[in-house]
Amino acid sequence: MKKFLSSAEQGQDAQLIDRFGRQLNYLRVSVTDKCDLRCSYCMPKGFNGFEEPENWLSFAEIERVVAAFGRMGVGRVRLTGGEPLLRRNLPQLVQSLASHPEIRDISLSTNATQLHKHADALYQAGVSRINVSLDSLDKACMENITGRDSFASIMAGLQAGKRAGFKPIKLNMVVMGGVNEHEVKRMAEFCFNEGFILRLIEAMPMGSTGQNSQYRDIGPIRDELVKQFDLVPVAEELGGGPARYWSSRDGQGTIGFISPISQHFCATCNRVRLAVDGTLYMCLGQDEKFELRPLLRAGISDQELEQAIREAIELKPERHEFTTQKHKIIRFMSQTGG
Ligand SMILES: Nc1nc2c(ncn2[C@@H]2O[C@H](COP(=O)(O)OP(=O)(O)OP(=O)(O)O)[C@@H](O)[C@H]2O)c(=O)[nH]1
Ligand SMILES: C[S@@+](CC[C@H](N)C(=O)[O-])C[C@H]1O[C@@H](n2cnc3c(N)ncnc32)[C@H](O)[C@@H]1O
Ligand code: SF4
Ligand code: SF4
Repeated sequence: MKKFLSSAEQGQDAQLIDRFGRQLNYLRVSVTDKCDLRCSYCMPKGFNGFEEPENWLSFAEIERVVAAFGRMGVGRVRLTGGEPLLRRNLPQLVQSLASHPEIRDISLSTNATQLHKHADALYQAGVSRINVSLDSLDKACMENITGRDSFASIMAGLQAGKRAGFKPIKLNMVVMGGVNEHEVKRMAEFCFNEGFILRLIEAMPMGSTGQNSQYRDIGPIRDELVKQFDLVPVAEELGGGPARYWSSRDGQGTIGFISPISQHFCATCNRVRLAVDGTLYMCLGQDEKFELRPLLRAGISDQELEQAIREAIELKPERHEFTTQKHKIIRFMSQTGG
């Protein structure tokens, strides 16, 4: 290992900056690779995640890694999965992360099927905002996409999320040709009425599922929505992610556009991902990774952990290559949490 100074010794210089000058301030933490749904673009039927519980990072191990990132300027943490609400006692983890003052934003990505049971506890523990996957308002279409009769439980989860106080609540819709693209306008109206922020996402070719995901360029869809809802671009930051936001001039609603394929945002990438087995993935669309679990279980010090993370960040690639087809990503999205 190269010799690094600890973050305390480095002061301001402790921040994590990669080889391309990008400052990292966002860590996505996957707390399980299991899920109760099988979204057609994400997780294949008959597959239930790779990792056995003994290979999962414990809450204490996750907290150590998050705290190390926090000392190096990473103040945003998003909990994800698989489906994060399948991980038992998640509010305990949230509470421990929230006790670190550097961690100023704790958010959650969920399919919301179990949210009605956990919304209040998660909010009380310190999750302030949530992003919920919802690809359709049609019960049969949702069953087709998610592989299960999931619509009613998701709706109940969304209402529980509202009551609990999460703000904002963003709805993530992966737009798929011939599947749900005709529902975009209806979904926008639903979100405007309910006070949710709609986000339209281009499907990425991750694993066999993502490769067959009926990708649609959301550019023309955005142009249509701009006319339909009289949208103007929003300058204000509405999270830490790659969405570009537009709001209706009357202030009634906001739509975010996430276009990793047609207009990628890698030049401003600010994040890495911690998988449930302790692997740090440097990029959603590349294979560079760094294994933290063996180091954590070998008893490394906090300073050595920071050094290891800095070495990992040196591996972060410039961008994905989803469109060049030079290299296919065989991981499913559920392994890294989106
Ligand atoms: N290519 C690429 N896509 C990303 C990246 N981050 C998020 N996405 C896509 O955006 C989707 C939505 O992400 P969310 O989990 O809702 O989080 P977010 O939009 O980054 O979060 P906030 O802006 O903080 O609310 C993901 O499922 C991915 O499809 C990224 O770094 N690279
Ligand atoms: C992997 S899920 C994990 C969290 C939670 N289960 C959920 O669905 O929100 C996180 C996000 O990844 C997105 N996603 C999954 N597969 C994708 C793909 N192939 N392309 C683009 N986004 C994808 C989902 O739409 C979801 O918003
Ligand atoms: S997108 Fe989320 S809910 Fe759907 S299969 Fe993937 S992990 Fe599960
Ligand atoms: S594809 Fe990789 S480099 Fe591009 S924004 Fe996503 S994680 Fe960052």
